[in-house]
Amino acid sequence: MLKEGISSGGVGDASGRRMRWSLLRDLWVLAKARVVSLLVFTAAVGEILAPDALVHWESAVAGLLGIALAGGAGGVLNQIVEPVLDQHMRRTLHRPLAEGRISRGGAIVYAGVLMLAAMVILAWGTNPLTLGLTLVGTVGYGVVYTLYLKPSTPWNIVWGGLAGALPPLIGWTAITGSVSALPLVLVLLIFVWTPAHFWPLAICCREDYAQACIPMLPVTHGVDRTRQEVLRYAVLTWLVSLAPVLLTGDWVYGGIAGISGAWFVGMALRLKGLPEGQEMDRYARRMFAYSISYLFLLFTALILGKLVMGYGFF
Ligand code: HEM
Ligand SMILES: CC(C)=CCC/C(C)=C/CC/C(C)=C/COP(=O)(O)OP(=O)(O)O
Repeated sequence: MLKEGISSGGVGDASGRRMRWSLLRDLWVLAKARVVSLLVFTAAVGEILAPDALVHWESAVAGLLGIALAGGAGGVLNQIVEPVLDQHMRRTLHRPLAEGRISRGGAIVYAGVLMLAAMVILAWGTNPLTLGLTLVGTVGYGVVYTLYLKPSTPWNIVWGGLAGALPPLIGWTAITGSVSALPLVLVLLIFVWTPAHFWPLAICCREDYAQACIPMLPVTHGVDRTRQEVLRYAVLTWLVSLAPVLLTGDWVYGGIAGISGAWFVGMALRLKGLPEGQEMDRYARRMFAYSISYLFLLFTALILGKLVMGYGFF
């Protein structure tokens, strides 16, 4: 099913190794492993913030493995649905399914194996709530967002973002088996961050999205309205990012969130003020890149804050 990958007897060792590496790279890309790494990190922070994480270390490890595998399955499902769309976008045209290096059947098997492994590990090492939430995340992204929301509404990512926002809660439930205010605030934080993360990139790719008939906001409502929305969501993210301080009294986190969020809002303001053209596109790409570092920084600050302040959970 996989069109290449295993060297045959006639092929030399070096070329066999190259083919194996290239297959591994394709499987990595297919699972959107770089995106999944941030999902797993936010889940790990959810776990670390939960009471007694160290005591329940088996659940913690199972939770992270499960989210990594299920997140990967979501990425594969997304690309199984969209090979033709991926062929029409400069950013995605070299993906393994779009270029036919991996067949649709092979990708379906791969997604199935990842999902099954995730479910087994979560069922064994965590609890039904964690398993259920992870399932909602994968189906929410791989099916609801990809198949229904993305091709039908410019607000696709506002709702699709909910799936990607779940990991901190999943991390928390893996340890505690229950829901609490702090992880819910973190879900809300990623939920409101997602539009300001993605729409700057959508501004850069607007022509590709238009050609592929995907109704992303810059295509349906124009660049100015999109920049306005990016600013609104950046401000909202900044405000929500300060909410954990009310629950934890963690001023270390609060300081970092205050400064990095102000920077995010500043970038959104600058983006809004630039005339349309190459400079605006370049700046939008910078804001997209910063959005990723920003979320990473916020979640690192939460761990740092807990280490310094303790919250009395340890
Ligand atoms: C529906 C919600 C989301 C949409 C539409 C979206 C969209 C995107 C897109 C289009 C890319 C570029 C990917 C590429 O060029 O291959 C990207 C990159 C990325 N996204 Fe998101 N994203 C969403 C949610 C999230 C969430 C929830 C996280 C993590 C918490 C996340 C983390 C990342 C990371 C780390 C990258 C960089 C990947 C790399 O360097 O290759 N995204 N996102
Ligand atoms: C809890 C859990 C397991 C959740 C999984 C959720 C998940 C994998 C979210 C990723 C979000 C993402 C990469 C969107 C890309 O948008 P796109 O598909 O429109 O981008 P593309 O054009 O690059 O394909």
